[in-house]
Amino acid sequence: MVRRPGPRLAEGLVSHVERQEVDVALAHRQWSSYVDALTAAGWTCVEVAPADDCPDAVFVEDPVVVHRNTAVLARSGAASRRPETAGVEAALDGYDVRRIEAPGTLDGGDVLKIGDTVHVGRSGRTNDEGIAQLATHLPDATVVPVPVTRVLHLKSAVTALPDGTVIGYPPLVDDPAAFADFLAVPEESGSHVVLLGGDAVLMAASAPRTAALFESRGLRVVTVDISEFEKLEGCVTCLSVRLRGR
Ligand SMILES: CN(C)C(=N)NCCC[C@H](N)C(=O)O
Repeated sequence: MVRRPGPRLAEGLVSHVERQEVDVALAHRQWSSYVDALTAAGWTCVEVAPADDCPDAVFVEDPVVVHRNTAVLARSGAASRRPETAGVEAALDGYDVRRIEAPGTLDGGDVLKIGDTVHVGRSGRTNDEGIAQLATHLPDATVVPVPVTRVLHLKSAVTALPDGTVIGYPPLVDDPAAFADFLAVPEESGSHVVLLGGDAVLMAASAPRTAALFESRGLRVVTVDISEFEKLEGCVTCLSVRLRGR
């Protein structure tokens, strides 16, 4: 699932970085290249309705968490992001749709699934009540809360390789010991991969030393330039959500 950037993209939230000017036309081209990379890897991209009043709507990972047959509509800790769930819900045909309710807050960017273990960042966007509600909605999963204080979301700090190894840039990871297998990467944006299937991963072009590290471990690395989204604290994971085939 993807959502194209809207005209107000440059007004997107920033909380842990200095605001930089965003080139919206370039962002549109980068987004198209990102979608092309997913398509070239064999994925079908389902585009949800744009949400042009929501500057951050392109970060479609945040309004929903999908696990097996359940889709949990999130309730962001950032009020400006809450209207984003509407268009996303329309694309969840066939899922058992649940909701995080007030006072719970949760962003999908705080949810890292590795098999049936679901690590959830306790962050500025996700609170204990949101984590507890998520655990209720996913009874088959083991939900593990993880502290996140140095970056926006858990998946700003860590993601996982196809073999389940958790990767992260140590200065930004609160507790590397929270993960059974942790691999330090040399660049902040090297912490983020989208699993394309098999040994292939999609990552940002801004982390060439990490790409070389992954290749030395036998992974096939596909890179995309997402500089305009990185200025808004976005990364490769934020721009899509993996749905099951229908
Ligand atoms: C894993 N990450 C980082 C995400 N899933 N989302 C990024 C959202 C960025 C947006 N400007 C915001 O501040 O909400």
